[in-house]
Amino acid sequence: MNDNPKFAVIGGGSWATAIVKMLSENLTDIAWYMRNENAIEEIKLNYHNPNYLSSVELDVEKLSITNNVNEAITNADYIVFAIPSAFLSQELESLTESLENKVIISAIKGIIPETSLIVGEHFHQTYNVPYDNIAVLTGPCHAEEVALERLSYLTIACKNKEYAEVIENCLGSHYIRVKLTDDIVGAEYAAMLKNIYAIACGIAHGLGYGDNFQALLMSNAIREMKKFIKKVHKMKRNINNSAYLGDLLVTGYSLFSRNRMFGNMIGKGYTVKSAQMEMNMIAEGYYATKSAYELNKKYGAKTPIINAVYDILYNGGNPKKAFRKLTEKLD
Ligand SMILES: NC(=O)c1ccc[n+]([C@@H]2O[C@H](COP(=O)([O-])OP(=O)(O)OC[C@H]3O[C@@H](n4cnc5c(N)ncnc54)[C@H](O)[C@@H]3O)[C@@H](O)[C@H]2O)c1
Ligand SMILES: O=P(O)(O)OC[C@H](O)CO
Repeated sequence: MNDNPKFAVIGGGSWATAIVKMLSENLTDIAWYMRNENAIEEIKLNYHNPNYLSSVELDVEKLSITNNVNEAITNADYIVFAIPSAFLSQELESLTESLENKVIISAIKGIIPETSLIVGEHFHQTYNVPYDNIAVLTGPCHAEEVALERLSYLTIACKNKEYAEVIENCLGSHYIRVKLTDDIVGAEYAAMLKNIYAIACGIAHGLGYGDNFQALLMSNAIREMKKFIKKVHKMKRNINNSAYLGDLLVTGYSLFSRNRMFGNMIGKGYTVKSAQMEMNMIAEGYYATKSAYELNKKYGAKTPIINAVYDILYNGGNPKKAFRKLTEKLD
């Protein structure tokens, strides 16, 4: 499996397109599933994804693009999933190929809304994938900066070192460095939670809070994240590593961040529906907020930021009032 690894990428959005670009630096034969037939035709003709990261020139010779998920998966040893979590179950309804002997790489930074499971758990429970065959692709990395070949560090979380190294070698390049960890659970929870905190940063910005408050919010967010993850899966981890703090910072501060953008609109007075309609992209944190809030009823971590965002997005809470209340709880 590891001499000439066969990769498939599932998804047609920005992150899937960026991952295909990264893999194309090292591999000559990559299967790529996306549901949109017009986009497939366009890529084959013009070498660009018309809808996402359209500036990237794709090495079409190396790609087998299909809108049949089984066809993409059948010969692959390593399958990278880069579909927003809210659509994963629906997108895999037509899946008949077994995933049991494949290495599943979740590039999804979210939680399955129907079950509140992180993606690795979902593949384990629903498709019988052993935990040893599950990897998480995370780290502070926006698709848009991959497109620009700006130096970025990814983290691969995987229990199996051999698989992790294969993935590292296939993704690494002059602009991508890859770090390894075995914290598959913590890495996934961090990736999901930071999106909620980025929405909070966006709301704060939209409401007119400045850089001083934003820094305070981030400082509270990383401590809140630490408490939450510790309740869910206690192990020795350094929360300041790039897969946790780094990812939180890029999503909270970057103008490329979908979640921050979404929060900013909410702070400015958009309704959830109108903010979602305004964006051509998905803000994962919207779904994560509900799941994290519900999950935390069981874990009981102190999460004032998640609670405030939940109140605004799901209870129709007034952002101004919710943030005024939140400011009393931060330090
Ligand atoms: N974009 C990034 O920089 C980045 C980086 C790291 C991780 N991720 C993660 O990758 C995953 C994919 O995000 P993205 O940024 O590529 O998304 P995106 O917003 O760029 O693209 C949206 C994707 O969702 C699909 N989609 C939209 N509506 C759908 C529907 N009703 N049914 C099925 N599919 C639908 C689109 O086809 C497209 O593939 C997310 O979990 C995200 O957190 C993204
Ligand atoms: O940073 P955002 O809000 O675009 O989220 C997308 C990814 O999760 C980035 O890590």
